[in-house]
This record gives sequence, C-alpha cells and structure tokens, in this order.
Amino acid sequence: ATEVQWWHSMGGALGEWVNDLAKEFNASQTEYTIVPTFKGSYDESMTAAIAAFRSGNAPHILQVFEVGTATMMASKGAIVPVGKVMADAGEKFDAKAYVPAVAGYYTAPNGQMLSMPFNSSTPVFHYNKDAFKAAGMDPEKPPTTWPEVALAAGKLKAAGHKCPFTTSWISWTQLESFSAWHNTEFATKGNGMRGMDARLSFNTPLHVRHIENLANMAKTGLFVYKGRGNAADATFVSGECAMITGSSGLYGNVKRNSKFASGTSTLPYYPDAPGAPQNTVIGGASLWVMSGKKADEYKGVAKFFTYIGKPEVAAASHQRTGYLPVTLASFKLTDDSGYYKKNPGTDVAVNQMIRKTTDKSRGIRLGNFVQIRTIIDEELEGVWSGKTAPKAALDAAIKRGNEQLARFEKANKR
Ligand SMILES: O=P(O)(O)OC[C@H](O)CO
Repeated sequence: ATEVQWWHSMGGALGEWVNDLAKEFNASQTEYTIVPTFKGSYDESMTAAIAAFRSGNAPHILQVFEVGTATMMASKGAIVPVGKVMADAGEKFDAKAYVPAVAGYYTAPNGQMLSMPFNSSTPVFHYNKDAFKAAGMDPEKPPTTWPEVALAAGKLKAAGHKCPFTTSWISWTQLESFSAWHNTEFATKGNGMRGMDARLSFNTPLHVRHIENLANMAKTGLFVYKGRGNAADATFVSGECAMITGSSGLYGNVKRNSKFASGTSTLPYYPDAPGAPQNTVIGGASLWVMSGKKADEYKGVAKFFTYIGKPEVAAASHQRTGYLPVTLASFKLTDDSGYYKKNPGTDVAVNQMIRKTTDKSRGIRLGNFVQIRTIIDEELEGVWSGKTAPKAALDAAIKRGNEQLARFEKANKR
C-alpha cells in the first residue's frame, strides 16, 4: 500500500484518538496506509516540518495549530490547498459543509479554503465538582464571571486547596479569547483577518484590569501559573488544580484519566463590560498538505480527508475529544442523538462559537504569531513572579509583538 505520513501533536488520550482514526481508515481499504507520528508540541512539530521541508523530507500531512495559520498561508510553495488536493483526486469537497466559524478561519482572503478542518477547539472553563463540594459550594453552580471565579478560588483555598485556579494557553484564554468574549480587539484590522498591517491592541483598560486581577490572585495563591502551552492541563486532570480555563479538547482527557466528577462551563467575563459575553475564538489545529509529493500519495491524503469528514466519523471525534464538531452534519447528528442533553457541558464550546460574531470577534490571524505568543508568555511571566506591573508587561508585549508583525508584513509584501 502507498504510505502517507501524518505528523501531529496529539498526546495522551488525544494521541490514542489520532491513532484510532488512522487504524480505522487503514482497515477500511487496502490501497493506502496512513502513518501517524507524534512530533511533540504544536510549536515543535511546526519547526520540525519547516526543517524537513527544506531538506525534502516533509510529511504529506502536517497538523498545525491555529497560531501557525498565517505563516502556513504565506508559505505558498510549501503547501497545496486542500481544495486542490481533493479536486485532483476526484474526491468531493464542499467548504460549505463545514461550520462557518471553522471554514472561515481557514479560508484565505481570496476566498480559497487552504487547510482541512480537523480538531477545532475554543477555550472553556473546566472545574472539579468534588473539590467544589468539599469547599462547601454547589457543584452544579460554576462561577460565570471573573469576580465569581475569585470568590470560588477563595473558598477552595480556605478549604485547603493548593491550586484553586490555573490556565493553559495563557495568551489564547486570557488575552485572545478574552478580547473576543468582551467584543474588544486583540489586534487591529479585525484581529489581522483583514490584512497584514494589523497591530496588537491588548492594552486597553479592560485588558489591564484583567491582568491586574490575575496578578492579585497570583499573589494571594488563588491563581497558580503552571507554565506555557497546555502544561497546566495535566494539573487539572490530576486533581492538583480545581479550576482551569483551557481547551474544550481537554474534555476527553479529563473524562478518561481523572478520578473526580468534572464540569464544563462558559469562559468567565466581566459583567459590567459592555458587549460581554460575545463569542469565543477558534483554537486547536487543522491539517495542511505539504507540496512535492506524488499524485498517488495525494490521492491517499484525499481519501483519508473524505473519511475523517464523514458525518459519523466527525461526530464520533467531537464526542470523544471535546473538540468542536467541524461539519454541520456532525453537529446535527450529535444533537439529534440527544448527546448534549445526556452529557451536560459538552455543548458549551459549540454555544460559545455559534453566537453572532463581530468584526472584533470573528477570529485572530496574525503573522509570526508563534513568536508573538512566546513574547506574551515571557512578559506575563514577569507579572506572575511579581517583577513587572501588568500595564508595563502588556505594553512591552505589544511593542515587541508589533516588531514581529512589521517583519512579517515586510517579508510577505507582494
Ligand atoms: O489544545 P488545543 O488543541 O485546543 O489548542 C489550543 C490552542 O488553540 C493552541 O493555540
């Protein structure tokens, strides 16, 4: 059979899911073999693929997080648009079959959808119901606002909890989605969706207030910073931290590996902020097809994409992982089956994403975003350790981040 290499960043329960998808597809036919390989974190697999591409050893399929989208879109010679892969292979592909927020994010300004939607997520609030009970709180009443999160964290701490609240993907949850959720721009030009001349704008009074709030919570032990990327996920799954803002895709891992009852609720907001809550932005990753491969291999890629997009396969993926249903049919199938009613909290991510979007909340797509995220991590770490004042950290992150945006704009000017 013809081999198709697929590099991904799905660890733990998610890695098992990816392996199962490949296994099931491989068993369904005899011509192609999908070979999934875990290549480390999203950052690491992207770096590895860029190096491999330069030496002619890129995989056929690369899973890239949303943060790498603008970079991939600009790497014209390195990728093949998913629509072309499907058309060349004679596979049916209709961008309209995908949930608008998902399809729109992976569609270039010229209207062409460039990558295959796969594991789209959005940030939500997960909490440990057992810990809530132990602290004398109603486990069915999660906090929905930031003042309520601080109150709940105080009760958890008083009950002896060492890590009341933590977060994964701090820029994504506390600045990017935080902005959209409050209908405030994270960056100008519709968060970069309207052009490469966008510049960062996350130092408004609302942003400063929020980071100050988190800094105070950190000082009093209510918020415990657990590191970059999704490092904090494991501390929630183990029960060490009782509340977390993180990916909806953490659901499957919690369900499979944690020993406590958990709940999922909406991302907290400031009730006095006008426009909140609006909607949250897309995260997770999509599948990019790399250039320079044989026609037969692309055919295998196309057949695999058709397979994972089938309503029943996409619905099963959504229900197993907590990632969003990426096609309209997979959402309908899940809804009609009564799944959301039977599994409270699993509809939170969907509901946050299907709300009406505005120019300020549609999505965030910026060049050199991988580097910008690192800059934000660095500057905010100064806040959590008490070295930098919140406003100064946000200003510095914007200044340094804007240099990255200007560099990207210059390098990609036609
Ligand atoms: O944990 P994921 O896969 O939902 O990804 C979260 C963020 O979007 C990464 O940038």
